[in-house]
Amino acid sequence: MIRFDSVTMTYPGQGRPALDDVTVEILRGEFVFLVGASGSGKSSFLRLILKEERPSAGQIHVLGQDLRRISTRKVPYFRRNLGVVFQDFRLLPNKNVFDNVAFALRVIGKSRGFIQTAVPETLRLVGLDGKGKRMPHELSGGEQQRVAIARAIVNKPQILLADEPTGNLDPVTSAGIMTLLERINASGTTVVMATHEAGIVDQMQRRVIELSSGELVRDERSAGYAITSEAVAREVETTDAAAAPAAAAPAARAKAPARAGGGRKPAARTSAARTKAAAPPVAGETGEPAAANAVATTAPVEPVAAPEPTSAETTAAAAAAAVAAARSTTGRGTGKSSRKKKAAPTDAVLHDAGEFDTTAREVPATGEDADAVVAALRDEESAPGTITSAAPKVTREVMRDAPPLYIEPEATDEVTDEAAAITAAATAPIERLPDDADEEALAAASDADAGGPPGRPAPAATPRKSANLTLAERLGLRSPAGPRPGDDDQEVGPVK
Ligand SMILES: Nc1ncnc2c1ncn2[C@@H]1O[C@H](COP(=O)(O)OP(=O)(O)OP(=O)(O)O)[C@@H](O)[C@H]1O
Repeated sequence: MIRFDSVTMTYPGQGRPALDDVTVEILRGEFVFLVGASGSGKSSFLRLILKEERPSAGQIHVLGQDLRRISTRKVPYFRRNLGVVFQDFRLLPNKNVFDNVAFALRVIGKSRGFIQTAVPETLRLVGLDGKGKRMPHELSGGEQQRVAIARAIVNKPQILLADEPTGNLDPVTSAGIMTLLERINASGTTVVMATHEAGIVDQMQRRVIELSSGELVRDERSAGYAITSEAVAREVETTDAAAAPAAAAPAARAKAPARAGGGRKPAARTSAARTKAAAPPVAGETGEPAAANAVATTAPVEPVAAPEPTSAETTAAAAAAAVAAARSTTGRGTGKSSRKKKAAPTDAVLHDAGEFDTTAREVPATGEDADAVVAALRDEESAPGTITSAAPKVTREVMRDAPPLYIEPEATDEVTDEAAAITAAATAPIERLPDDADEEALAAASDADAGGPPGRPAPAATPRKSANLTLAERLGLRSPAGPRPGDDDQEVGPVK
């Protein structure tokens, strides 16, 4: 579904790559948390999937397509398979809730009838039934994010990318958003979410991909947030306390000499075996095609198998408690600077250190037990590693009772004149951008490398200026030809 093969990406004018030789595969239906310190490359990873940036080296496949082969002109069509949610919501302030969601459909030419059905269904799904006429400034932050999520999913994307979607929200509201994302994932949409929220990641126990200075240093199924370098540092401290001071030094200090010596960071080295064990093999490593790997290794996220909880509210309450606990125990709010204070070791690290407790305590499941969750997580701080139970999942009952996530298009999905005009304006042919030529030449060169007919040699990659994309472009609704009149006015952050 999403595959990075040895991807390195350096922004123009930057000496250090934002992503450094990243190889990873994300399978259909997975829910993946992307974690790492500020500047570790999470947003860059998402931007590469969206083809907002392109790699300096390596290959990216999304939905079976080699992104190098998608010309700039066709990017909007490619992006229609991807929903995107941002930390700052990016709603259109002068349009009501209904129109904000309908925007994503109108601009691609959906009929009025389709929109009249699809938008209310989606608003119901995200918990905004009856709020279609509200303006964004009349909504809470959480409600605004729900509108943004509705806009992202109303066009039935196969992949939902979320860049810190709870970053501006309080814990309870964040938990509600996570419940919603979990439901969306349970319906089959692959979700990739960059986050700093340790509480959420620890609570949900999904696949975690961790980046550190652009390198992939951890890839674990059913994992928590713990920053690997810190977990490793703690492991070293607990298992080798009497060793040389350098061994117990924080990983941040240990990094420098390791890198200076040309090796990988200690964290990366320690996590390598874990990554191999936990992550699905990548096609290039096994010599088998990706699809075969997907069949053989998909251990998809179990969308609706729930051990104990009985309602979506349960998930929300428990996750809220987890977020609150994480924030309170680390003494932080939503700010990023102190997030690394929570340094619960990963299960793998604990296992390696002989501390893994297989008789894990169960996290309480009912909403009333939220305090107990907080208490349990506080215990976790003093007795790390003893909580390993899976996060409450959305149950079959919840899914059964929930309104349908997606609705089928009308049999006659006519394009009205109005919609056609919007579409024409949004996707009209644009001037050929210089880098189109680069992309095609690179693809031709790749053919030649693969033993195909000899192609033109690829020109030296010229640094490309990062574009300021408009909202419509980022949503995949317009060609990235630069802002059009009025677009800039529509790109806003939270209105509260
Ligand atoms: N447009 C840009 N031009 C130049 N450098 C950039 C650009 N965007 C990001 N970078 C750099 O690339 C690196 C990775 O940034 P990125 O935004 O991907 O990190 P992140 O993990 O998402 O950080 P955060 O959690 O703070 O959002 C950082 O060193 C950052 O300074």
